[in-house]
Amino acid sequence: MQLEIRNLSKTYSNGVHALKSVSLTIPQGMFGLLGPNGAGKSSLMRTIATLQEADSGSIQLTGLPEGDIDVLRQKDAVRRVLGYLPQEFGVYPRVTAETMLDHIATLKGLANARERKEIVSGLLQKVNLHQVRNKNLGTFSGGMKQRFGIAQALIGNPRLIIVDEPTAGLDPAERNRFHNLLAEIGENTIVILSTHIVEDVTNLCSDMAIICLGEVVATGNPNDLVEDVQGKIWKKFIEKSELADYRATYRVISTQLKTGKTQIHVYADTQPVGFDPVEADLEDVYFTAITERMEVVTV
Ligand SMILES: Nc1ncnc2c1ncn2[C@@H]1O[C@H](COP(=O)(O)OP(=O)(O)OP(=O)(O)O)[C@@H](O)[C@H]1O
Repeated sequence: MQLEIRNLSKTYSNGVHALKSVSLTIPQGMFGLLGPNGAGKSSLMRTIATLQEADSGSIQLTGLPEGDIDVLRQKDAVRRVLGYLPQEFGVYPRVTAETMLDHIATLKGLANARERKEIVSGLLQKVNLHQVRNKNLGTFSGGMKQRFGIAQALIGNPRLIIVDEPTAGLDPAERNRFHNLLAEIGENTIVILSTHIVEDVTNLCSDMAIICLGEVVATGNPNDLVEDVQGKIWKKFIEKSELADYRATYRVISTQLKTGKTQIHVYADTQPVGFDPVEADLEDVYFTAITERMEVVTV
């Protein structure tokens, strides 16, 4: 099973060209879609989730036992195999977790009450909310709400799961829990994790793409992408006032404050004088890719 996105484009009525001929092949497993704010991630996720139209291009979900699905045309067929956790997941504050989940399961077509009760109970256990199932959703923390969001996305054993920026605003412990939960989702599933947090992708994803200003700027296995920049990233501590000069001379990909001093990473084929080598990581890949398209201010 895989999702094949070909030449997908979208321009909003205000003229913003949010997706520019995006082509991606997304295999089974956890796929990370990484990009800065405004890159077009949500536009792409909403299009795959059948919530908005594209102007041109195609999306095919292939290799399903019941046959291929043309995502842009067969919306009902997509919805039957889709689990979606949107960026802004609104909950009814005065409804309990159990009642809400039961209600969503009914909407998703689970008509048998006893079967539904079992599924809801199983899901609440899976996301570790069973003990608080009778509490109103309005009393839940951000992390609990996100775990509830995953529970509702898992109703009906979806084959395609989309989670849009799920860990923004979560504390490290809740993020960890959320990661573990995502990692447990079945192997016969495509999970697309859209995020601007590089570490989420490092921890979880076997394949990924970086998008920036509506275009795919890198795609592949995270380790391979790191290998591609290995030996080309260099670091140096500088005075903050020198930053503009360094930017003029070198390809500065990121700047970081370390114990009050400014450290820059630059991309160069050979070691620039006065710089030390860096063991590159996915963050270096990310900044190398997006600084080709836009200036990134990190200090
Ligand atoms: N409904 C809309 N009408 C007009 N412009 C929009 C609409 N939705 C998104 N945009 C614009 O399209 C571009 C891509 O936005 P999108 O939300 O897809 O990016 P994103 O990568 O998900 O960003 P973020 O992380 O900030 O949510 C942005 O410039 C955004 O302002």
